Amino acid sequence: MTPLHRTRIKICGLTREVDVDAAVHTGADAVGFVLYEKSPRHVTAQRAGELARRLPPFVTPVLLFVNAGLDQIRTACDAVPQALLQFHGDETDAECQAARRPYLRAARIPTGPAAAGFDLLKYATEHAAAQAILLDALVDGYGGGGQSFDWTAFPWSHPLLNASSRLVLSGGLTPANVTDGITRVRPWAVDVSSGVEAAKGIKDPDKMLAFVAAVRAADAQNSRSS
Ligand SMILES: O=C(O)c1ccccc1NCC(=O)[C@H](O)[C@H](O)COP(=O)(O)O
Repeated sequence: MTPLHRTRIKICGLTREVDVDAAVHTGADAVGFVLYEKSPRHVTAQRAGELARRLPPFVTPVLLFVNAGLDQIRTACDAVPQALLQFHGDETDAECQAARRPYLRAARIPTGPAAAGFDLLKYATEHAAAQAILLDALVDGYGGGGQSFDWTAFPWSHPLLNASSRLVLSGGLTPANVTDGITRVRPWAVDVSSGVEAAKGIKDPDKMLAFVAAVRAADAQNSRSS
């Protein structure tokens, strides 16, 4: 029997208790808190701590940084001791490793035909210390832009990309397109923010439910066809 791959789900940009509870209820594996002050979804380290304390076991809080200093990162890690980190700015590999925590490294891929010019294999090699590469679209404001990159631009079956469960697909995912994204890319996990929102930083429980259902549908469909 072919085992069913369960694509993990991260819902990012939470700012409210009610949204954290709804994300957990719908089956999210991870929830993201944006500690980037210029983001409309920004939360302080203290607020991230309050929200993360609501999480049950086996749901991972992710702390997202853009070009933050080590002191800021350490303060946030103290507030959310069980966190996985996500570096979404221009951080060097050494800066990502300095906090000595497991982390996701965002690759910001140009939209449209320019995606083909992004050397993803090189990027994955350079960031081998990251637990996973989070594939996002290059947008103004670093992330959370609700835009997708061209999913056909990369050789997803290349061993460097698919061998070690190291890809998180994000950027403009919605309940309507996530099944197609998973089927093309076969990532370990997907990450969504704008596509399940009512407004920036305000999640819509029905959209979260529909997103999770679409991920499960993709997994069922792909296990039948593999
Ligand atoms: O959410 C933000 O405002 C944000 C700001 C700066 C860097 C990253 C940010 N968010 C990252 C994410 O929410 C996701 O990891 C990813 O970008 C997907 O977002 P979306 O396209 O909105 O689903």
